[in-house]
Amino acid sequence: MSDILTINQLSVSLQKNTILADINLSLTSGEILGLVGPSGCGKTTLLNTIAGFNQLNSGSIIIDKLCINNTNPVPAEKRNVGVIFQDYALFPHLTVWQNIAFGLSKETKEEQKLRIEKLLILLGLMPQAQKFPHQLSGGQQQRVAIARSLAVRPKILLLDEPFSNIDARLRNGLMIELRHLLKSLNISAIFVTHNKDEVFSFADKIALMHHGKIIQAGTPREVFDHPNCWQVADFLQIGSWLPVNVREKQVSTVLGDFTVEDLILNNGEHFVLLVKPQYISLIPGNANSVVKHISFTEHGYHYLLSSIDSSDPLAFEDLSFYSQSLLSLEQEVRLQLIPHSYQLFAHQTHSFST
Ligand SMILES: Nc1ncnc2c1ncn2[C@@H]1O[C@H](COP(=O)(O)OP(=O)(O)OP(=O)(O)O)[C@@H](O)[C@H]1O
Repeated sequence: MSDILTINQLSVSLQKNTILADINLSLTSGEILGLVGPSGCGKTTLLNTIAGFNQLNSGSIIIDKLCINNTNPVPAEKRNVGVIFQDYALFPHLTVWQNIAFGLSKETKEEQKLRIEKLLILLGLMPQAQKFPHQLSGGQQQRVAIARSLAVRPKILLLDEPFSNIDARLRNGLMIELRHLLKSLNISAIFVTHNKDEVFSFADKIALMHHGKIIQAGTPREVFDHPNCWQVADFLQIGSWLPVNVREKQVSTVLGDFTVEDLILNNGEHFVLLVKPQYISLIPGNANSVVKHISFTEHGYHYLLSSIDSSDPLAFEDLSFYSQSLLSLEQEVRLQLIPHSYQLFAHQTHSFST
């Protein structure tokens, strides 16, 4: 399938600071990309640069064969890119119909009418056509913003935290609707989110940014199964971290030891083990862990546990574990690692916040 968007070695500086560096990314027709990363890593700047609200310093952006670079800085209105901001930016003095009609001035009145009616039906907004934005719920306003962006038939839709103002139950429904809509119209989209569940359920592809660079891009499955570094696994909360001691091929942890065949240790590098909750089990015997937090979820009880001996150099904290058994707060239990394909990562000392 041919690419609708190709970004090559893109760099962007704002007020002499490098905000984006060496960004490479591609999107096929109809593909939906979830862009995630810690606050300030450059997600909005990347969307703004694709949309044409920021100038690029070097590299290129190719949108459906239209090449944008330093020598050809195509203005925003000629890029065929739709943008939906977090606050929807609807015109308050225009009705739903007029908001959607806003960008359609080049078309005849009859063409406009047909197009708007089709979008109102697709988005379930027919009864609201003559209402003003302040008369609509958050979800309805978001639909109007979507309809208005789609009216001009964009090649790509950019969405900056599109669901963040909408309550969780409505959000799921809207996400599914929007995904169907984009797929049925074969429109590619990039959406920024801080919500990891959203990105895993809505995106065909995930790109994780850190300090102005994309550090991993792939399908949700690829990224979840094979995070390529500590930052990716930690940001997406793919599992918990267990300190390890590595001696040649032998790896020791508080929850058990194992061997690895192909670990290369660089000087001064520390490793931690990524432990997904399904690879821990409760067993009888001497306790090694204590329950520090309990919540109830659709997957059963969710526990956060710490090592009993916090002075142990391999002591751990906030180990995530699900069980159908009810444990009590401060209960001491024995956990063990279930053998699996162990994933060790060079360790950083601080973690991200989302
Ligand atoms: N117009 C500007 N001039 C100078 N620096 C800017 C400008 N806009 C953004 N920045 C800086 O660029 C960096 C990236 O900002 P950006 O808004 O793209 O991050 P983000 O990943 O979208 O963050 P968040 O998740 O908090 O929305 C930040 O350090 C920000 O301060």
